[in-house]
Amino acid sequence: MSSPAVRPAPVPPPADGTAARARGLTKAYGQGETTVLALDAVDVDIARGRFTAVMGPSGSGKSTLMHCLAGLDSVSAGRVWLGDTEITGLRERELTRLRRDRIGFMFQSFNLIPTLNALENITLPMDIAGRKPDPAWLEQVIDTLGLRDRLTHRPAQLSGGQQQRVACARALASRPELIFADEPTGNLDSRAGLEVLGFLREAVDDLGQTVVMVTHDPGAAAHSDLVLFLADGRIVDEMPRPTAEAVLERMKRFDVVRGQVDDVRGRVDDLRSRGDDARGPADGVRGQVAED
Ligand SMILES: Nc1ncnc2c1ncn2[C@@H]1O[C@H](COP(=O)(O)OP(=O)(O)OP(=O)(O)O)[C@@H](O)[C@H]1O
Repeated sequence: MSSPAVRPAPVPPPADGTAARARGLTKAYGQGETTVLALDAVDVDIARGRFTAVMGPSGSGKSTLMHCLAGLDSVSAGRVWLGDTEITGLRERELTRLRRDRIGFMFQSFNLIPTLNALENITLPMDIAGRKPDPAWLEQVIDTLGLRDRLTHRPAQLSGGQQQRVACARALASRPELIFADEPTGNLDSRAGLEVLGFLREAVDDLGQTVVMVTHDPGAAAHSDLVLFLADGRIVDEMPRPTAEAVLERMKRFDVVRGQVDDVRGRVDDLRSRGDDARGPADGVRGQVAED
């Protein structure tokens, strides 16, 4: 995504409380020697009325964090709250209702129903829940997303950007407490991606929504109010009022560290394969990396 078109995010007003919170959030996949610690005792507060981006190297735990905060995945240890409701320990049926009533989702693949038109897709979650959308809110969402003249179109009659705008409207329709967006621009060209990011920004600034977005794209993260950086299942840094350049620079540091770790591993393997005592020299190399 090209960074010049990104308008710098305005300085946000004071946050009105916490939309979601986790303490000691730990998630392990597998058992025994094959266990992968995807999240390692994460503490996080998601500010209400703000746009938070989650970044980090591949495999750092971004999707797992989102899934655990949204009650899509169980946790191994720790506690998670949506607003004042603790979701850890809720039964599956209660979680389903909570997700349906209080959370909106956007995914990389827009997940629209091909046989329904745009309006039917937008209201589908509420129809399933047997709830009527607030008409004034729905009109506002449709106009904010510029979908007024596309409501009778089916997904196949819409561009990728328009389909993601429909998915965005669907996520907003029930006026959820929190919207989780997982790589929402991943399938879009840069112009359509910028447009969708602009709408998410407006959803926060003009409609008072709360958005958490997982992304690999520094340009996308620059639309947020705060970037959380994950590495090896931990939040290792955060950046308020990010720019694409600053996020890119921060991400490059992960590559440098990863390169050094790979280098150490390679040298240890090399020493082992030669039958040397790897501990001495390898410890020296590890020390260098730790000091860097
Ligand atoms: N269902 C699963 N079973 C086993 N391991 C998993 C599972 N889901 C995720 N993991 C592992 O947990 C770690 C974190 O994965 P996660 O998908 O959260 O990372 P990510 O930062 O979102 O990665 P990416 O940027 O590549 O999408 C990785 O090591 C991954 O292999």
